[in-house]
Amino acid sequence: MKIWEKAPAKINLTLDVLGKRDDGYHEVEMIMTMVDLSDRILLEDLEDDQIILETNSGIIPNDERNLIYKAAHLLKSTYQIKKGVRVFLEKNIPVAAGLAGGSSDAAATLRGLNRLWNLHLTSNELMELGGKIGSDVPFCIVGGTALVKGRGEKVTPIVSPPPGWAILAKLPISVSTTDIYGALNWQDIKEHPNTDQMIIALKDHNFDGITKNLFNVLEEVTFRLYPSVKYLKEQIEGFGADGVLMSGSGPTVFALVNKESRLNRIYNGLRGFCKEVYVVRLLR
Ligand SMILES: C[C@@](CO)(OP(=O)(O)O)[C@H](O)COP(=O)(O)OP(=O)(O)OC[C@H]1O[C@@H](n2ccc(N)nc2=O)[C@H](O)[C@@H]1O
Ligand SMILES: Nc1ncnc2c1ncn2[C@@H]1O[C@H](COP(=O)(O)OP(=O)(O)O)[C@@H](O)[C@H]1O
Repeated sequence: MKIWEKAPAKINLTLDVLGKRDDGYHEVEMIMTMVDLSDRILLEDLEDDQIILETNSGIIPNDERNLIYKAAHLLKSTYQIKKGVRVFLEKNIPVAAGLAGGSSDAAATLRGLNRLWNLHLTSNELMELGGKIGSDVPFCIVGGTALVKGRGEKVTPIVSPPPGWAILAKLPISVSTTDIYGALNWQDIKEHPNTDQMIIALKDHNFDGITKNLFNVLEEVTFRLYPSVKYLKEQIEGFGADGVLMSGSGPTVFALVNKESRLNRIYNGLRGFCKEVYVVRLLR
């Protein structure tokens, strides 16, 4: 049997850090939503009891370091599954970009193998397994739009943004999430997002309220280490985007737009100095 699973990218509408935990991770509070820029994962039964991973990406590992491999291996070892799987990953999401591409691949693998192997695991069970692979995986299991807390494991679905687009711009630099959290001193954070206001704006389908409340406390750190990302954000604001924010630990910066007539102007302006630009729909 063959199964295709879609693994969409996420963007952060808010990202707050509330403290540092005893396990070394940070206590976060963030609102994440999915966008229509997706990897595609093909899962096929394999006679031999092994995990074979192939990908069209030349820059990510296809061995046990890949989050897809980790997801399949974790499922097999937790439930003593003696079956094998052949996985093909069509990589479309930029890597190490703050878009959770790897986490979404891992989540899609868990969802897909749950079907392929008839495991009947609930979303909660898949989320619990996902949390062992990475902090963003539990959200990627459910997708949509959610308030995410803890290290990333407490996921509460909320209302999705009204129909619209995100223009994603990624400079040719890779940002390590570990480095950005490592350079953050959470006690020095001067301004925090108003998460409650963002939730109200989402409930009210209030696009202006959403754009006004976009805020990410990691911007300050990433902008300090990579000033070109700050410059990129300023440029996009200058093109007349409604709201602009860095996603996750960066370096991807996105603009939210709800009028089709504005898309071309911002896209064309950006293409002048940023090669990797994507115009994508917000997913519901
Ligand atoms: C910043 C965010 C926002 O969505 O995403 P990205 O920018 O990576 O997409 C997440 O918090 C990242 O999640 P994820 O990329 O899954 O992180 P993990 O692999 O679990 O952790 C990588 C490293 O980041 C740090 N980390 C991660 C999550 C967290 N709540 N606190 C942390 O301090 C830890 O140092 C950890 O070793
Ligand atoms: N399936 C995968 N897709 C992307 N990156 C992966 C994958 N598996 C492992 N990685 C590794 O995870 C790191 C971060 O990947 P990614 O999820 O794209 O970034 P981010 O967390 O910033 O969104 C990269 O260094 C990459 O080599």
